[in-house]
Amino acid sequence: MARDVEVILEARGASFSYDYEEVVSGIDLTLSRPADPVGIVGPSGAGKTTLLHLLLGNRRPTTGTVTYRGHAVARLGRREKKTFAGAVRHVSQYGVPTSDPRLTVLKYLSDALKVARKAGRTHATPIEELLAFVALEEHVIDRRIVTLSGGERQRLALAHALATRPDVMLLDEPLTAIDPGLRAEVLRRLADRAQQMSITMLVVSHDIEAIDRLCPLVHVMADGAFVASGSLRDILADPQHPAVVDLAKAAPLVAQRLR
Ligand SMILES: Nc1ncnc2c1ncn2[C@@H]1O[C@H](COP(=O)(O)OP(=O)(O)OP(=O)(O)O)[C@@H](O)[C@H]1O
Repeated sequence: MARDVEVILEARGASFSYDYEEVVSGIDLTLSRPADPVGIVGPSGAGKTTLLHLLLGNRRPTTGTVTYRGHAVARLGRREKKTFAGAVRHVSQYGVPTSDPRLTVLKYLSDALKVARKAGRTHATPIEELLAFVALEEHVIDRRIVTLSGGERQRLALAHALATRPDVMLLDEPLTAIDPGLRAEVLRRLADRAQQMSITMLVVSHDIEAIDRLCPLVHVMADGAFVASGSLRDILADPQHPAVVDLAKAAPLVAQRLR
């Protein structure tokens, strides 16, 4: 039987200005569940991170709306905010907290599983399995987080987000600190697991190769707006916007393969 598709997060005509300069312009974006991963690519300064801040409610749209299950994200009450924080997880390139030098991987992930269980987001994924999904070896379990490398911390952040079993994961350049070969593998494992758990991923990245492998739907963002949307193959086959032309130049091998 087909499963119902729920709309989780939605931007409608969402715009945002810093000091009167519009950096996000009229974005329409729907993140439903279940759904395939959605990718956003675009040049530096295009507004990708600012858009994520709007989706997370860290910024309020200057015009337009961002809603979580139909409610304006920027106006959620205290209790709703707690639910929202469990349902919509943000993972940035900066990874995990390092302010507590004694915090171990085990404690960090066990706490996440506890929080998920308390919030009714139950699942029985052992910590060893969570680590395996992000290609971290089991022996890191007793390590203190501060002793992990940058790439290991980034992968731990992804494992932590998985542990909380959100509805949506917003990933902003989640794996910049690991080499491209492993990056594609980690994202693939993560995407498989996310699909099994019915977690929808929005991935912002400059890594066209990874986005291509992962996301059937990609938005190219430039000057605050989506200037092309569709499969990367279709977008690159008919570059209408200079940002798409630049994209094809920046990733010639991907462009060639998709042609
Ligand atoms: N706090 C801020 N105050 C003023 N301007 C800002 C602020 N944060 C970002 N901007 C500007 O908004 C624009 C969009 O920035 P944003 O970080 O969203 O782009 P991006 O597409 O994520 O870039 P990158 O790929 O380099 O991370 C840029 O011109 C940036 O300089």
